[in-house]
Amino acid sequence: MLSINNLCVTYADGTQALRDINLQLPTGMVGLLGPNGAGKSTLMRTLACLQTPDKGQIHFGDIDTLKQPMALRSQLGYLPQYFGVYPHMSCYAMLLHMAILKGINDKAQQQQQIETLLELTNLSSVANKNVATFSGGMRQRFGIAQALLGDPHLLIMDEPTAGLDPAERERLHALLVNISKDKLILLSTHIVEDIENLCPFVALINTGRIVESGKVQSLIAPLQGRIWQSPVRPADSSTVLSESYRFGLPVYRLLSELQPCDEAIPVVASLQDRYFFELSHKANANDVL
Ligand SMILES: Nc1ncnc2c1ncn2[C@@H]1O[C@H](COP(=O)(O)OP(=O)(O)OP(=O)(O)O)[C@@H](O)[C@H]1O
Repeated sequence: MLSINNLCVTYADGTQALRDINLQLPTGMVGLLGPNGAGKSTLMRTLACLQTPDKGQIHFGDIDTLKQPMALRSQLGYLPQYFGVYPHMSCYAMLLHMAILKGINDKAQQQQQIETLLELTNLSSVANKNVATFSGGMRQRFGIAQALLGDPHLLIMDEPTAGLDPAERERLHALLVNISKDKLILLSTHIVEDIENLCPFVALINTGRIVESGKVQSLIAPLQGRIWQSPVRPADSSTVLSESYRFGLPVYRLLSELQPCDEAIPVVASLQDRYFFELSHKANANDVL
C-alpha cells in the first residue's frame, strides 16, 4: 500500500503543482490519469524521491519515504517520461552499469538478472546493440528492463506508452500485466483507454488536485444507464459530456436520465465518460453523481 497524505509541491516560480494530495493506493496496476499540466510528473518524481515536497507524508508499507529515501530506493523502479542514454553503450553494458548503481554487486546475480530482464522485455537479440540506435518501442522496453533491476516492489512509470505504435503498446501492456502480480505499478498517462485496459484502480488528477480515486468499475458504475451517444448536438447542451469524431463524423457522449434527443441511443458507460464528467462537466454543470 502506498499512502500519500497532505502532499503539496510548489515550484520556484510560484506554480502550485500539487495541492494537498491524499491517496491510498493498493498493490497491482494503478492508473494516474489527468490532462497535460495536471501534476502527474510532479507527483511521480516526488514519489520517486527525486523532488522534495513543501509538506506532506508518503509511506510505502513501513517506509516513511521522505525520511528514509535510501530504504525506498532499494524497493523502487522508476521509468521517467524522458530518459537519456549514453551514446556509445550497448544495451547490456548500460543495464550492467545501472545494476551496479542499484547496488547489485555480485557478478553472477548481475548476469542472471540482466539476462532474465532482456528475455522478459524481448531485447535478448539486441543486447549488444547501442541503445542510442533503438526505436521508440525498444527504448521503452529498455526503460522497463532498467526499472525492474533489483526486483522492486514499487514501479513508477511516467507515460510509458507515449510515442509507441499500436503493436508495441500491446506488447508493453502484456508485459506490465504479467509483472504486476505482487507489485504496485503506478502508471501515469492521459490515455484513458490504457488505464481502462490495464488498471483495476485509478486516481484522477486535475490542476494539482485529486478529483476522484477508486476502483475503475466503481467510478464507472454510477454512470451506467445514463450515457447516450448521438451524431448531433442535443438542444439541451448541458447534457454533453464530450464531443469527438469517428470516421470524420461527430460523436456526442451525453449524460441524461432520459433520452436527450431523438437521435441519441443508450450506450455502455466508460472511464472516459467519468473522466470528462470530472474534468469539465461537473465543474460546468455543478452536477453530482
Ligand atoms: N520546473 C518547473 N517550474 C515551474 N513550473 C513547473 C515545472 N515543472 C512543471 N511545472 C508546472 O507544474 C504543473 C504540473 O506539471 P507536470 O509536468 O507535473 O504535469 P503533467 O500532468 O505531468 O503534464 P504532462 O501530461 O503535460 O506531462 C504545470 O502547470 C507545469 O507547467
